[in-house]
Amino acid sequence: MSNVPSRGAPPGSPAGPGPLTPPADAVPPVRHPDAPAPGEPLGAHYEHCFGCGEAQPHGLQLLARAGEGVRITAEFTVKPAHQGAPGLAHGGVLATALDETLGSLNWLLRVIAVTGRLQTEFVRPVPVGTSLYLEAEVTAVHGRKIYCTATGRLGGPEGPVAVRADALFIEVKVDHFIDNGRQEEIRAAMADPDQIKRARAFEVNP
Ligand SMILES: CCCCCCCC/C=C\CCCCCCCC(=O)SCCNC(=O)CCNC(=O)[C@H](O)C(C)(C)COP(=O)(O)OP(=O)(O)OC[C@H]1O[C@@H](n2cnc3c(N)ncnc32)[C@H](O)[C@@H]1OP(=O)(O)O
Repeated sequence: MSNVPSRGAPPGSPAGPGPLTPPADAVPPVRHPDAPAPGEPLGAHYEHCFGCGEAQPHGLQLLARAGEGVRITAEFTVKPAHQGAPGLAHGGVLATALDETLGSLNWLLRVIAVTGRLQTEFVRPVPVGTSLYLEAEVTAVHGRKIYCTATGRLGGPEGPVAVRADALFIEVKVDHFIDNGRQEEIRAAMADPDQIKRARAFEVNP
């Protein structure tokens, strides 16, 4: 059918613990010494990012802040452009908010990583106008695999949990983007000194 390799049993399957459970020899994550201080906003990693870019009018424009340890907090306000059912956020948009928040954790490790797996749980509907408050943390690292988890609450840190996710990110080199991205955007990113500066912050060679 396809040549995509199988990555083992699905999460929670009777065949085993599943790919979102760190292996026994996984290690705790280490916050990079130059990671932004707790409370500091991270800023967008790319201005056209649908999750965090300020140049995406219909995007989430999610704002993430460094937390203590290898933790992140983030906020985004659900806009009318994010509806699935009338007056309610689309589940895919909420998955994007979780994915973006989890992806931001890699700033604290100072690695570039992409989502390999994202398991979402939708606990409560999220109305348009809600400010969704997200918290995420890296739980373990195994080679290039980064295990992490997130929750999203309605209205603020004390609000009821509306969404949750467990995820596996895979560390990649900057070549991942150069080799796979459309040339038009890659060329523009490479010509943008701010983008290069952000890429350097990850200690990569643009
Ligand atoms: C000039 C330009 C400047 C650019 C600067 C850029 C800076 C930007 C900064 C930050 C950007 C971050 C953007 C965040 C956006 C939010 C997050 C997203 O939405 S990301 C988009 C969605 N995700 C993808 O598009 C991935 C698509 N998938 C892939 O490309 C590959 O499958 C990839 C890279 C994930 C893995 O491929 P392999 O060939 O590199 O890795 P293998 O060697 O197969 O795996 C390594 C280990 O990981 C496990 N693994 C890999 N994928 C897995 C999976 N899906 N499930 C379970 N395990 C997996 C494998 O079993 C292996 O484990 P064992 O080391 O043997 O223990």
